[in-house]
Amino acid sequence: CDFSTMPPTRRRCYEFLKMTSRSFAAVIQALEGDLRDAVCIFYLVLRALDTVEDDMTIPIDVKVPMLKAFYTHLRESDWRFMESNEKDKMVLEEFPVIATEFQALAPIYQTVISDICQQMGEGMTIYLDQSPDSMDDWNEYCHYVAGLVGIGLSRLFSASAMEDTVVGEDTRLANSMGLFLQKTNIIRDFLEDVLQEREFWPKEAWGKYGKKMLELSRPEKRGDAVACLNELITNALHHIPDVLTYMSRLRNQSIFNFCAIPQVMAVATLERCYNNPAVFAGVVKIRKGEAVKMMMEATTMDSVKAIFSHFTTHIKERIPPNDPSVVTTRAIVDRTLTLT
Ligand SMILES: O=C(O)CO[C@@H](C(=O)O)[C@@H](OCCCCCc1ccc2ccccc2c1)C(=O)NCCCCCc1ccc2ccccc2c1
Ligand SMILES: [Mg+2]
Ligand SMILES: [Mg+2]
Repeated sequence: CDFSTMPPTRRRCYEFLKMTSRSFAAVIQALEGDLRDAVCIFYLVLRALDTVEDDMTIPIDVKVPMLKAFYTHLRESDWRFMESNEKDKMVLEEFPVIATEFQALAPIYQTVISDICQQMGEGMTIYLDQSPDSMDDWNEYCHYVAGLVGIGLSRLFSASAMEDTVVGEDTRLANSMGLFLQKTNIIRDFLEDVLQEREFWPKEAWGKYGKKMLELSRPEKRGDAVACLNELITNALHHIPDVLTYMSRLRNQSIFNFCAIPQVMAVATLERCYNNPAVFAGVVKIRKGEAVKMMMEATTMDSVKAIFSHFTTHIKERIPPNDPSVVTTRAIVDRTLTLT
């Protein structure tokens, strides 16, 4: 995009995008037409909302009304929040810049972004003082923080007429796009989150092995921890059929790349984490070279299927015969291999 002719507030928004997201900045900037600005602002608005959610120094009686009312600040010109201690606090301190660019978007884009922001803020308040208990709670939390992003993005794609209306209407598939990414993040970030006393793993999974999620990080619990890890990875793998169906409907190349790259990074991350005790000792990241190679390749449905098949096969080869989830893991892996 040509930054020299851009209004200063829009240029500042792209600076925020690059500063707050290594993984999404490049694929968002590669989007075509008026979708690029709409998705950039959509990202910054939700990153600002998530920065409030994540900031544990904001008292809960301040945070709840703030999350519920957040969408109303999109239509103000002077709202900002200066008391955040989060890494991305700049998007809250300079929120008027984001609100100005939000108000310059086409009305249909504003409606989608405001609607998703309102639903996400409301949903986040449910889980501020409680962790997901059941697997259904886990799906609900991930729906609020990521499923809604997929649903909103899909509505933006259809509204831009760059994709068919079915993309924006099929909320189940759009929701799965978000759940696959968010569940992968939650699985990967076990140690980082639990050390900040944030329990995003569902208690239905870890409660079999201890009273607190943190117990899974104890060396003597390594076997139980890996069994729990494999159970959650198996659960996340169940979103793959919906992810593949969703992507097979896309027709615009820049939108396909934008959607495919985070998904192939996620399946590669799940494969690296599967049956891997290193998850409990630090953050398991895929190697930069491997990531770049996949980003270059993930541009057609056939190559995306080949990447999913590659990593699913690697998981299948490593299923421990006595793992508690072995039957379910084998079933979803075999089903995925028939689809790819
Ligand atoms: O604080 C952090 O650094 C990580 O925060 C995580 C957390 O707090 O759980 C967590 O925060 C979630 C709440 C804010 C979501 C912000 C977001 C992310 C990506 C976007 C991409 C395009 C447009 C808008 C977007 C909005 C987080 O960032 N998780 C990463 C996965 C989120 C996936 C969102 C998503 C969903 C469906 C998609 C479909 C297609 C392409 C990209 C997609 C991206
Ligand atoms: Mg966050
Ligand atoms: Mg968060």
